[in-house]
Amino acid sequence: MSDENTTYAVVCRGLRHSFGGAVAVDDIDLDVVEGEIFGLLGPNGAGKTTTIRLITTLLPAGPGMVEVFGRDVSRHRMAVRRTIGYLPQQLSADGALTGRENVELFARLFDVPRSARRERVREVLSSVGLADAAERRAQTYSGGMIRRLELAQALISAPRLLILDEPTIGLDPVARDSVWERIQEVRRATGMTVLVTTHYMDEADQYCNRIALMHRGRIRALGTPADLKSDLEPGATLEEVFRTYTGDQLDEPGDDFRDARRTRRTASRLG
Ligand SMILES: Nc1ncnc2c1ncn2[C@@H]1O[C@H](COP(=O)(O)OP(=O)(O)OP(=O)(O)O)[C@@H](O)[C@H]1O
Repeated sequence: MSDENTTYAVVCRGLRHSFGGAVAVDDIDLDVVEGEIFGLLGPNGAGKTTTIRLITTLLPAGPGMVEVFGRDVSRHRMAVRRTIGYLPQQLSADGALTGRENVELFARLFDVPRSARRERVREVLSSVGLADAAERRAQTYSGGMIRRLELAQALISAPRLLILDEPTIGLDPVARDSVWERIQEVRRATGMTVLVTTHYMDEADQYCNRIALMHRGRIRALGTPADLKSDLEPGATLEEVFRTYTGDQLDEPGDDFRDARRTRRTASRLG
């Protein structure tokens, strides 16, 4: 997918990160092309979130190089941050505030000019399908609505690169689709690049232009879902590709303690 006219949203070379003695990201090379939806897949503990934190500058740069739209993250931290919208795994909406107030808070945080704030907040709430629910407290929202509200928060600064860490974890299939439809609509309208981690193979297959399979800190396979499947064997599923490269059982979301804890943390903070 690369030629001399390709513009890259993200370029990583030799990226590494350790927590104490434990290597979480181990010599990663990664290119995300401007305008694509790029999926980072892998079992729990593969190193996806750590990679994302290095790209967003939330973790200090260590060995290796990361560029976002051509800027080295270690030398241009604030400039890089201004180009990124980030939807973390952790809950970022406040249940006691209305949807509009939640997004306004982010508009102030991201220095959206006062004169443009009201209109911009209205626009992003509408783009995620929450115009009618804007005056309701977030604690009355369903899980899918909360995720779309958090998406609105991440979109308030009109980012060129949207980074989503498991945006649909714990949601039912209908809510998952509605989150993805909104992501796709905004991407179509703005041309923004999307870097997403997910456990859901069906989502990666359906929505990502290219994916990287990560396992134990390394990238084991990279390509379009169609190429990865056909390279394995005719008729292969992405789940089979995943198992082949990671040698692991696929961790289904919702059936381990960490996922359960995450989902419950969301519920208790809002309730
Ligand atoms: N703050 C931290 N301190 C120590 N170890 C950490 C820390 N964050 C992550 N790790 C370890 O680094 C490794 C990679 O974790 P990371 O969260 O990046 O994986 P992941 O692929 O995002 O997993 P998940 O899907 O469960 O979020 C794991 O072994 C994890 O236990």
